[in-house]
Amino acid sequence: MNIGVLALQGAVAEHIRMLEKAGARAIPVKRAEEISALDGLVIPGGESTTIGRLMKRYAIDEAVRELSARGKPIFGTCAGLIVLAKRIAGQDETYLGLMDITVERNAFGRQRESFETDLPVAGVADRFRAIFIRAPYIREVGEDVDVLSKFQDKIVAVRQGHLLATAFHPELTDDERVHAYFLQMVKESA
Ligand SMILES: NC(=O)CC[C@H](N)C(=O)O
Repeated sequence: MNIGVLALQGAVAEHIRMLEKAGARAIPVKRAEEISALDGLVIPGGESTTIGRLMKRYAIDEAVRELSARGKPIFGTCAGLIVLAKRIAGQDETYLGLMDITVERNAFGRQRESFETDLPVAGVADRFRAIFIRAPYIREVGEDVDVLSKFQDKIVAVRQGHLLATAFHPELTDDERVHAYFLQMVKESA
């Protein structure tokens, strides 16, 4: 399996470490030409405006849309989730526009910039340590989107077919189960 982690900005090394812990080899990818050979792609957390604009500047957005159109799994965390979304509340600019979700950025307010909590994640774990850092949440999902986890009443993990996204950062824990779930999606799509 050829797994790539988009390495424009953000928590790249952490995802590579977790994918390796879950039994796969993963490589950082920076250029549009590297995308089409992948069986799966992770888009890390960081700053969505930075990642999204760099993707457009280097035509990586088109390459990722083609990868998605071939059914290859893509997993976005935090800023990666925002980059995947079709709709971003309060702004007209979107990036990949692949997932039928509406996201709200920096949605937990200033008092709760960063926090951790244990959450059930459907198909993944009864309890998963969820680390939120200036995190978005998902306000609305289309009918093809499965909600995998909620924190209080807010949706924080979703799957739409071959697309997976979490508002929290599984790559910052020692628990590889979300990454193992993603690798299973990659195996099933092969
Ligand atoms: N940890 C993160 O990825 C934060 C996301 C960031 N707040 C954004 O809107 O892009």
